[in-house]
Amino acid sequence: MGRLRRTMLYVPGNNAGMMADAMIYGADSIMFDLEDSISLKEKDAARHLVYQAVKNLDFGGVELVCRVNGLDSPYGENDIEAMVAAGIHVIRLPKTETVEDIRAVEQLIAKYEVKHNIEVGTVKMMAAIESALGIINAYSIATASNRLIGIAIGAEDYVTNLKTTRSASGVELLYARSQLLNAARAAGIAALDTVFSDVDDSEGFTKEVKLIKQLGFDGKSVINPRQIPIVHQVFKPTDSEISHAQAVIKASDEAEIKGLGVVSLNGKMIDKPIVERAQRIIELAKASR
Ligand SMILES: CC(=O)SCCNC(=O)CCNC(=O)[C@H](O)C(C)(C)COP(=O)(O)OP(=O)(O)OC[C@H]1O[C@@H](n2cnc3c(N)ncnc32)[C@H](O)[C@@H]1OP(=O)(O)O
Ligand SMILES: O=C([O-])CC(=O)C(=O)O
Ligand SMILES: [Mg+2]
Repeated sequence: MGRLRRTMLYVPGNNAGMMADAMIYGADSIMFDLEDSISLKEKDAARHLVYQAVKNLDFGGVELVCRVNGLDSPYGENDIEAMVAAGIHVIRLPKTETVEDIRAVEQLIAKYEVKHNIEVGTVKMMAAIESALGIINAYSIATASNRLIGIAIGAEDYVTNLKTTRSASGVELLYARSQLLNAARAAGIAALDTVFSDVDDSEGFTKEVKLIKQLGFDGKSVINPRQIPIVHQVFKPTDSEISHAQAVIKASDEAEIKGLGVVSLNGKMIDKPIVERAQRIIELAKASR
């Protein structure tokens, strides 16, 4: 099982205090934002601040991501150079719509890896998909570069593009979430869900986390430290799921010794995909201790 990415904490790139403390909340990844949480006046100052933080602060090995500005803005290329030079782990491109968007960023990352004496291929990428066109192109985006570790949905921009709003049930996002998840799985990379903006509505947030876990997502972007333990709790396998998974693996090991492909456990059939799911539960339980 790869790295856990249950929670990716957005931290506005102009807030030195939040950046310095970001690690203490236990998110799986920290995502410094240079895009939509930063006003145009502050773009250059925020880039400098995030550069200093990534280069000089100790984040204890947590995955560090930076959401850069798009290449259709005057900031995107400078953001990419600064982040590559600082040693960021992952560059997240917002509002990705086509394969060409990914290729253009990838070329710049490679150019600046060479310039700053970093082995080409070191810096990974993520693509956020936030429009109808991006969702249609989800699979070609997900397979556009070997650097991609995942794709994410950005629902605030997406519902605006659809000319609707977000509802409690999330019905307006079902198509996009399913399409994005399927594209990520087909490409063999992570699928990350979007932010939930009402940080005081823990009940609504919990409901949304359960929904996206059931759809198959690996995790979700969060905007506030209070959201982190809720996601981790929902993703943590329960004691009964763990003991059932252990029983499945034991029954399957015994069947293997006897040369049987299919066995039954408490009247239910156990075969390969069921054993695979049980192994994933055990790995997730170990990883989320
Ligand atoms: C549509 C989009 O593009 S979303 C992505 C861009 N948006 C963002 O990055 C927003 C990130 N989140 C935030 O700025 C804030 O959480 C807000 C504005 C939503 C709420 O702020 P507050 O009401 O101050 O939050 P709250 O009272 O819960 O803060 C508690 C503590 O957590 C800290 N904190 C809050 N959010 C964050 C964060 N995202 N990262 C790190 N620390 C944070 C606060 O500084 C505060 O610390 P303190 O106790 O040491 O003073
Ligand atoms: O990445 C996210 O979930 C936040 C975002 O930009 C959006 O919703 O438009
Ligand atoms: Mg957005």
